[in-house]
Order: sequence, then C-alpha cells, then structure tokens
Amino acid sequence: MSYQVIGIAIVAVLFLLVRLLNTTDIPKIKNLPEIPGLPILGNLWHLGTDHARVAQKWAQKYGPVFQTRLGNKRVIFVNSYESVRHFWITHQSALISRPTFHTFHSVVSSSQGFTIGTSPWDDSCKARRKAAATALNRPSVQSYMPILDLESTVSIKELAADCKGGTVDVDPSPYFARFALNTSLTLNYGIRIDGNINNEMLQEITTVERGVSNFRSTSNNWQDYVPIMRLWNKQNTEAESFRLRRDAYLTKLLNELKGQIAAGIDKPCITGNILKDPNAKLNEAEIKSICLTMVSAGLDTVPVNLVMGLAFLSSPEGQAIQERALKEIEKVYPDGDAWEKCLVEEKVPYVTALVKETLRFWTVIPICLPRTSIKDIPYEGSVIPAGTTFFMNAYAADYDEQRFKDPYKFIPERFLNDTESGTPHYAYGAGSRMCAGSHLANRELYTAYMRLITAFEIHPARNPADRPLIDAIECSSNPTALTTDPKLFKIGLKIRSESKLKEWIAAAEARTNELPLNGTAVFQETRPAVWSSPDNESMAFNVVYTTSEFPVSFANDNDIAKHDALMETGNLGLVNPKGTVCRIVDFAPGNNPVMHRTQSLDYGVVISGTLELELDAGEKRLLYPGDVAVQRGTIHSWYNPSQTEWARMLFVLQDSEPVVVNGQPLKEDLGEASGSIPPSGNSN
Ligand code: HEM
Repeated sequence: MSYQVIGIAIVAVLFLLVRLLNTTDIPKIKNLPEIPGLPILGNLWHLGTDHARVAQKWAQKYGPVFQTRLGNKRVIFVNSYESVRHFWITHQSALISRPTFHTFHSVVSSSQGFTIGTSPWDDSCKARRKAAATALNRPSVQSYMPILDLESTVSIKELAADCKGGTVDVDPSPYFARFALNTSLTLNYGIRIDGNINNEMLQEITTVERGVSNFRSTSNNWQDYVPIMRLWNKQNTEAESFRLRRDAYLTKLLNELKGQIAAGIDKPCITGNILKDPNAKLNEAEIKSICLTMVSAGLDTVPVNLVMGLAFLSSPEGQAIQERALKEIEKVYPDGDAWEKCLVEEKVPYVTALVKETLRFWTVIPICLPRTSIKDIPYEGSVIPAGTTFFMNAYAADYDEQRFKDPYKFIPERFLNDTESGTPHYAYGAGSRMCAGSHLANRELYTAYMRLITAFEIHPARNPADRPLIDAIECSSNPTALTTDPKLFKIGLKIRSESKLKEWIAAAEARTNELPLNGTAVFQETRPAVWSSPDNESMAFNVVYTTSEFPVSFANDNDIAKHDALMETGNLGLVNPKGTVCRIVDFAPGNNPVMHRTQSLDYGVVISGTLELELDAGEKRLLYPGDVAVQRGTIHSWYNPSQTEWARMLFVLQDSEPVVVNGQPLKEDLGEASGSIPPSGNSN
C-alpha cells in the first residue's frame, strides 16, 4: 500500500471519528439560531464555568432562544421572561419530563433512587410528585407553621446569644441551614436535630447535600455530555463517596422512623403517613425518593436566599429597606405581636415583596433544573422535536429588562404594584414541574424575615474583609454549582429590644413545648379555600392546626389507632405546635344549619347565624355562619357549604366541659347525619 492510500485511510477514519463524536442525540434544528462550537466539545468550552452569564450574552446576539451542542447533546437555551413563558407555561404539558445524566443518575443515585426533581415523567414520578405536592400544598403548609415557629425561634435565639450583645459579627449560614434542614426533617421524618450549629449530623448532611448537588450541575460534569470522558473521570469516585455518605444518614433516618412507628412513639410526618397507610400506592423505592427530595430540596435553596437577603440588609443600601420593612410591620402590628401573627397570616405586603425580590435577585438555581420535551414545540418558524433537552436560563429571565426595570438593583417595591398576573419570577421555575415546595419556602422566608427584622438591626460587619459580595453570580464560591453557594461572610447584629425579644422567644417556646392533656376549645382562623388541586384530580389535602396553645393528645392508644385508621388522603387533621397529631374526619356537608355525624361518631353543627358561644372558662366567643362546632372528638374540621372559604372551626377536646351554644349545651345525639358523606380525597 502506498503512503498516499494510508494517508487517505487515516484522514477518512479521523473524519468519521470526528463525525461520530460530533453527532448529537437530536439533529440540528432548522430555523433556530445555533451557536458555533468546537469539535467534540461543542459549546462546552465557551460556556465555561458561567453558563448563565455566557448564555445571557449570546442571547443579545442570537435572540432569546437558541440551540447549542454540549458534547453529544443538543440543548435549547431559553433566556428571556417571555420566551420562558412560551415554553414552560404555554407548552407546559410538552415540557413535563426531565433528562437523565450519567453522573447523577447512574453514579450518585444508584442506591437511593432519583429525587422528584431529577426524575423523567412516568407513572412513578407522577405518583411521587402528587404525594409531595399534596403534602406541600397551601393548607398543609399552614399546618407546619408550628415547626417554623420552633425552628426560627431556635435560630434567632442562638444568633442573639452568639452576637454577644452586638459585639461579635456572625456568619448567618449555619443557623439557617439548620432552620431549613430541621424543617424538612420534621416534616418528613418527624425528627429534628436537637443541637447547636456545630452538630455533627447537621454538618454532615449540609456538606454532603451540597456536594451531591454539584453533581447535578449542568455545567460541572463534562462527562455527562462527552461519553469518552467517563473512562478516566475522577468525578465518578467522588460521586461514589458522596453516595455512600448520603446512604448512611438517609438509611439511619428512615430506620429511626420505622423503629418509632413500631414502638408507637413516632411523630406525625409525611413518610410516617405513607408507611402506615395500608392503601398507599408507593413502594419502598418511591418512599426513599420522596425522603431524598424532602431532605435535599429546601437545603440548598431556602438558606441561600435568607443569608443573601441578610447580606443585602446588612449593606449600606439595605438600611433603608430594613427601616421601611420595620415600619410596615409595626403599622400592621402596633401591639408587637408580629412574631405570633406571622404564623397564621401574611399581612405585611412589603415583607412579601421583600421575599419575592430576594428570590428574583438571587435566583439560586440560575440554570433551572433541566427539562425534556415529550412533544414537538413550535417556536417562531421552527419546530423543536420531542426528546430535546431544554435549559431555562432563569438568571437571565429574572434579569430581563423587558420585565424588570433596573434588574441589577435590589428593589422590593417593584413587587408592590406588580401588574403581572402570571409567574412573578422564575426562581421556582415554572409550569408543570415548577417547584412543589414554593408555598413552604415562601412561608419560611416570610416568617424568618418578619422575626429577624423585628429582632435585630442588621449592620455591615466591622471588618470590611468579612462583608459579603451582593452580586447574584459573584457571591457564589463555586460558579459551576447547581445552586448558588455563598462565599463566607459576616454581618453585624444588634438586638432592638432585649426585653421584647425575650418575651417573643419565651412565648414561642411555650407554644412549641409539649403540652399536657386537658380540655380546651380553640378557634381556627378563616382561610381561603383550596378545594381542588389545579389538575382537578383530587381535593387538596388538608391538615389544619390551631393558632393558640393546643394540648392535643389521646386518652389512650386505641384512640391513636382509630384515628390513624381514618387518615387518608383528603381527610383533615390537626397538628399541634409540638407536632403531635390528631386526625379525622369525614363529614357531611349540607344546608345550614346541618347536623352531621362524622365517621368517628363525633357530632357537630354548622352554624347558620351568628351565635355566641360560651367556653368552659366562661370566655365568650362568636361563631359565624358556616362555622362548625364539634363536640367530643379530638379534631374536627369543616368547610362552609358554599365552599368559597374555609370556615372557622372550633375544636373541643375530650374531657372538656360541655360547649354551650345559645344557652344549650351541644349534645351527643344531635340527630342523624343529613346529606351524604363525601368520599375522602374527592374533589367536589
Ligand atoms: C427558596 C427555596 C426554593 C427554591 C428557589 C426552589 C427552586 C426550585 C426550582 C427552580 C425547581 C425546578 C422547577 C422547574 O423545573 O420548573 C424546583 C423543583 C422542586 N422543588 Fe424547589 N425550591 C425551593 C424550595 C423547596 C422546598 C422547601 C421544597 C420541599 C421541601 C422543594 C421541593 C421541590 C420539588 C419536589 C421539586 C421537583 C418538582 C418536579 O420536578 O416535579 N423546593 N425547586
């Protein structure tokens, strides 16, 4: 063979090899701008470590939507507020799935399964998402407020001690990592870490979850796009070691809960409910996936928003915002009861706006969790085929000048008179797979802000080197992490009023302490109805809780068994501040006034007019139309028959004095049920 032939053969092989290495899962899409790339790597090299800002710049040249080639994967970047709306909201049913990636899905997740947020759409994902969404919907979240009462108090109390009368600057991160982690652990396992910020388990979980989240990053793992790199990539070993460490604490937590259930000493929690529900349709792997989601989802997100919010408040520009927030809080709560009231209502619009601006400004997942399309999606003369991977550049969309004036300025006021009726910002993503924990996260942020701002003046750290970087991308210590990972910084804290803070903390501690059994009547506040879920598949799952100290307990174990047996999706329940639960209840709606019998043979009456009610302590309360009074059960709840709003509720514990309505005690034999008992979990 001549040298010429050998040369041609080598060139041909090289050509075929490059073509092979350059093929993408989805061929080039017609009529959609494509960013020029390198052989094999495609656009990976140019995207570098800062996908959000590089893609934001490309959008200025190529338009808000363009295709890229990341190794062997074709990826569509969507970069403006309106274009995100087009794909994520208008075409949400087409964009309901998620892609799988080698590092996260084959290595890190091989033992505990995928989280919900990393699962492709199938029946199992649907069931898991539904279980999580139900446990995290608005009414359920309201029932978790005692947990936030406890956790925010613990963190603020420790911060107040550690700032030593304002003489020592503090790093706020670990306090709020514990706040978020304990909230998730209590919800999910009924277990909290009862230690200070140096607690070993707290540190292990936060370190490992942060490490694992980096393997989910769309920019950190080139081997996900360039298969040949998997042969030598050291990421595999690192990923493996995080997987083992994660397995250790997830298994420990689940076994602890199982042990508690066996011993009958478990606290009510999401996983406990599923484990004890004989009709639960979730298998062990799915339960583990939900646990994993609950532990990890809020841990990298809520604390980052909170600490960066504190970073800004500590800055010179943040002083005016603190002042205005405090003024607005004091306007609504002149009697100093903001700490208690923020648990049951959200009545300070400025603080709500502060929460939204925090979420927008530090869009903590700058490149939102990726999606895969399951149907073709049209876009300006092109058709993007099913099976394509989409990245929402949430950072660019949240800094889109067409939507947000002066996007690089932190201005809570922008959300006070916002006329946008759709998704206000994309920090929680959007559409069919939007964050399932957004209600919980919003309540966590609102409660923490209300309490922090009333407790402390927040100042810059004394040493300029300790002060934070505010910029949403520059503030991160790891630019390729999935979620923003703030560089260490400190803030100065000065307690506004020692005596008031002591009082608020003492009241919160009393509320969240275990309380003895006795008979007490308590009112539930009126709340807006969430009667059917957006997809009309089922009634919102509701767990209600009382707004004041509520000594819930059971007379004996049989009661617990009875009530547990009644606990099904759609039933109502109640959690007291310490997390002890009592549950029920199916009941019959009907016309006012209606007497009805609950399945557990407790009785109630819906009030048709305004009635004065005498409580056992001689105290008088008014009942309004639609309220329900119930006697003799542990927990009772009601909606008003028009279903436009939740009724206020009266709970009367066993052993309480008879409740008197219009001079007549409520009796046990109020009559037969009228109307039919709706099947639990049904939408109406
Ligand atoms: C400030 C706090 C939070 C932020 C910024 C945030 C952000 C996000 C984002 C951007 C997504 C992807 C949405 C999409 O693809 O459109 C997501 C998904 C999700 N989040 Fe959150 N999240 C937060 C807190 C939480 C909390 C506290 C929980 C629950 C305890 C939670 C549970 C979930 C779940 C289950 C998903 C997956 C949804 C799915 O794939 O169907 N998140 N979150």
